[in-house]
Amino acid sequence: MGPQHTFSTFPPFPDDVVTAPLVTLSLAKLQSAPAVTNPESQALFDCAKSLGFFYMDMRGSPEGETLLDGAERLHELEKQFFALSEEERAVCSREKKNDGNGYFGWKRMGTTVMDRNGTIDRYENFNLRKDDVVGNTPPLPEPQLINDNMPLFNTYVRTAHGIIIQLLDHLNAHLQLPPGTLASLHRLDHESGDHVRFKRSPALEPGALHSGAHTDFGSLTILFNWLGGLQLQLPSSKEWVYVRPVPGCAIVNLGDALVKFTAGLFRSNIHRVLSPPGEQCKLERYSLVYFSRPEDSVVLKRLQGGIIDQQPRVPGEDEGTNSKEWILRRGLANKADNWSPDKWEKGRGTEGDRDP
Ligand SMILES: O=C(O)CCC(=O)C(=O)O
Ligand SMILES: [Fe+2]
Repeated sequence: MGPQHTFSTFPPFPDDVVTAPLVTLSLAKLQSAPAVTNPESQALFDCAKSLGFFYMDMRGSPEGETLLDGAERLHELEKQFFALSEEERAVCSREKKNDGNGYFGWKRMGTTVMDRNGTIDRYENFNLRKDDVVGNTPPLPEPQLINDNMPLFNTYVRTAHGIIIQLLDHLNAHLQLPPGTLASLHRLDHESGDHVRFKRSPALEPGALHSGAHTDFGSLTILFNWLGGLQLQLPSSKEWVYVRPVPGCAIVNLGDALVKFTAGLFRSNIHRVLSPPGEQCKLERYSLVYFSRPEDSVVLKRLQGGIIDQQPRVPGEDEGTNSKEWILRRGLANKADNWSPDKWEKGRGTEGDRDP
């Protein structure tokens, strides 16, 4: 069976909805030649500066095939995870971790707000931190199902992280930064907010908002989803368009940290999730995400050197927030308890006046 064979088991993504014009980059091609002589690498750099979202075809690359295989297995596992009893999921509930101030573990549906009006979310998720998986930190309590599958998580985390470092190295070269600058801020064996996310929404009415408009906080995100519903907002027209899931490909996007490191040269685009379009609407929707973030102590500000030095100054760019503080600020500001519009504004990312 080919990569992501389970696609064929779902009703097709409809042909009559407007979709995002995402470029497809091939991981195998990126791996085939150094950045400067590699057209695929130039295309990656162009995507980073323009839309900040692209498809990454994983087929034909050993690491890519490993990731696809892991994604299918984790897709099955996430269904099992969300089918666990409330009591079993509660072992890792976010309220129990760090006195409720943690960002890892299980988040129940309806516990965060999605917009400045205080609209309640319609998804649950489970965040498993990279540091627990690779052994940098004493693991947080997890249900047996999760612990039993640590070898699978381990392969997935190491593979996703490895691919991300390769992408960062390409971007590093085009930014003309000293070799290894971006990679040195994302070391596997140093604590960071990197995590694997399981995400589930029940079948809801057509057009229902599942998760609100946001940018990702970190560096690069590798997303797999099997049903449509993800939308991004086109920078020029502000139109919301669907991202069609494509077998064999991940959806990769840039987060706020790369915007800050490059003083706004790169883009972290706003996206949201609605009910899947067409017939797919009748199904529960799952997604699987790997979020990479700079190491916890890294200050999110412009890097010195290369072509970043030519970037104009952006208001507020020198606030000196480190990666861990940034994640907690953004990740916890939308909790539904004690929520206020003021807290919401403080939790905003690089959206600024792009926010709808
Ligand atoms: O569910 C999806 O397809 C997108 C999820 C997402 O954007 C996120 O978790 O940050
Ligand atoms: Fe996202």
